[in-house]
Amino acid sequence: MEHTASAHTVLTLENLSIGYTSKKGNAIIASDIQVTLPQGQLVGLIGINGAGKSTLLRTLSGLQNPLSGNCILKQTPIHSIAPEYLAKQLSIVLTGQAISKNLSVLELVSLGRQPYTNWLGTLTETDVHMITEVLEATDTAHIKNKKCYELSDGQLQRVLIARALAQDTSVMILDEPMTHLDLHHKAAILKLLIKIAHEQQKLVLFSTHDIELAIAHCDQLIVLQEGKAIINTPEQLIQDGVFDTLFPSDNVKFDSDSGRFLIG
Ligand SMILES: Nc1ncnc2c1ncn2[C@@H]1O[C@H](COP(=O)(O)OP(=O)(O)OP(=O)(O)O)[C@@H](O)[C@H]1O
Repeated sequence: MEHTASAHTVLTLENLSIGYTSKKGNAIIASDIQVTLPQGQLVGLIGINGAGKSTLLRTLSGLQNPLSGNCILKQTPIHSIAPEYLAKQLSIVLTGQAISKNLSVLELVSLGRQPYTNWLGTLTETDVHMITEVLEATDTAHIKNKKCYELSDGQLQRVLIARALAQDTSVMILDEPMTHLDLHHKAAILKLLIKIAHEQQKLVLFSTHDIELAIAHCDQLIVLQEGKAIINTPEQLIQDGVFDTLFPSDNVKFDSDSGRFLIG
């Protein structure tokens, strides 16, 4: 697999180390991360609990500083991009994201257009059209007048995805976007993310514990394991035996023929 940047590269992680700094020193969660991600792909991020998925997504969203190395968006290190410009390039759906739940769904999703509106937040026809589209795409149009505090976890999750879609960025980053969703909405959101990546040529990067779904539907997977990141197509990762060692084998075994994990 080629990891050098090409004309289609939108995100590059260069010698990246991620983790936390405290008075006791650096706690490195993963290091030597070398990844180039092209536009037009759905990329899944997988790894066991505590592997560092959220830490990586927060770092490459610019919300947390790398311990060393760089996250480069197009040509520019993310940590040096002004927030108002970054908001037009990269949207984020994080778990436990702070939002004002007193807003209605429509108001919250409209905020996704903020990077494009004037300082009064006046919506143009294009903005309104876009908001209508993303409400429909995420199956949230029928709850648009509800307050966010009235929503179920799954509804709120879809509303947050709608807001990120309304931002219309070339990179979309989502931390476990399907966690609270029932099977119907899980499939619908996955299909939507595939469509956004492939038809609109965006890079959609999401973390998930639904590894089987990720294997079946992602163009590439980043696997975080024992402080290192491996990136490749699902087929190649299966061939390389990466999933065989993802979980301790006494509980879970990977069946490479079916692409499924068996409990036993
Ligand atoms: N604010 C923090 N300060 C110090 N260490 C942290 C902090 N947040 C997370 N960690 C540690 O970083 C490691 C990676 O956590 P992270 O949340 O990134 O993992 P994850 O792969 O997203 O896990 P999960 O699948 O459980 O959501 C864990 O060991 C965690 O304890």
